[in-house]
Amino acid sequence: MNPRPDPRQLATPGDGIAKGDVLLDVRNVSLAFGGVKAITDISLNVLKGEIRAIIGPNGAGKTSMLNVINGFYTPQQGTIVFRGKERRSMKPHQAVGQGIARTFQNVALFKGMSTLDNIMAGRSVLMKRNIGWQMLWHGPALREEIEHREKVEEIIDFLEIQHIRRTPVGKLPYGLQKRVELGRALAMEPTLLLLDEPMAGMNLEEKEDMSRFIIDVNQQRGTTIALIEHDMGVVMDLSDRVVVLDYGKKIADGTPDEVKGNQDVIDAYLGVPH
Ligand SMILES: Nc1ncnc2c1ncn2[C@@H]1O[C@H](COP(=O)(O)OP(=O)(O)OP(=O)(O)O)[C@@H](O)[C@H]1O
Repeated sequence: MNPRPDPRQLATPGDGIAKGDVLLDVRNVSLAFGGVKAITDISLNVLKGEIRAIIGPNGAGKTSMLNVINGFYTPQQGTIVFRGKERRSMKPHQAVGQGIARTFQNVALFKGMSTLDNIMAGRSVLMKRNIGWQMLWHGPALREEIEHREKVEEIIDFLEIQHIRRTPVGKLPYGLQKRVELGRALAMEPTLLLLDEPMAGMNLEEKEDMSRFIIDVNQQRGTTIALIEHDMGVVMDLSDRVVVLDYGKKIADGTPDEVKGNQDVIDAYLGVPH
């Protein structure tokens, strides 16, 4: 029998964009809800292969930005260029089809379903054959099912969650639920993975574990990551570059060290009026 491939050696499928080139380009995006300006004329990019953080005080527009990137919201102005294709509006399932997956601020899993089934559910967006095919259990559908199952098993190994594969996720501690949610996003084999507060509500040990998995996903699977996170220690340790939003505007963009020393950023976090 062939040994199972080492999941740590697996890479995200190639997309023709070289490491370090612009993968995602957000151009002059503005988004308002009625009179509330959530995002005002923000441009930022994410380079292939990097870990990019989006930070800022509460209400700065971070989650709105992720929602624009993955198609939940259509901005009133500006465009998004992903893998060289420009668009203003796109449905979330189309974003997944193009290689953008995300996790949510509050875990959004099927609580009564097992870890395995939740991750399979993430995989299902990539399944080509329809239910009729699956029921007929014809060769192509069977082969596809087996391939998907293998990918899911690799992810379960990768995230070290073998021991909870059959456990309904609602019964898991919060830190593990977050890890399963990461697994479900990975099952979509994203080129760009968006993580909305991956450490929220975690204790120190859980944060350390999650940080390690984020780095492993980036380095060993080659996945580009954009994340929102409030824990500054984590952000500064993990990220290659950080963009800072405040009241819907971009106030800084650079390496963790550059951003840390930026007076506008310090003022925003201290709540200095402007
Ligand atoms: N669906 C919505 N309807 C109306 N206003 C919204 C909606 N989503 C966001 N907003 C408003 O847009 C602004 C930016 O919100 P957003 O959630 O993007 O900020 P955030 O930086 O992610 O905040 P937090 O760190 O608290 O999650 C806020 O004033 C918020 O109240």
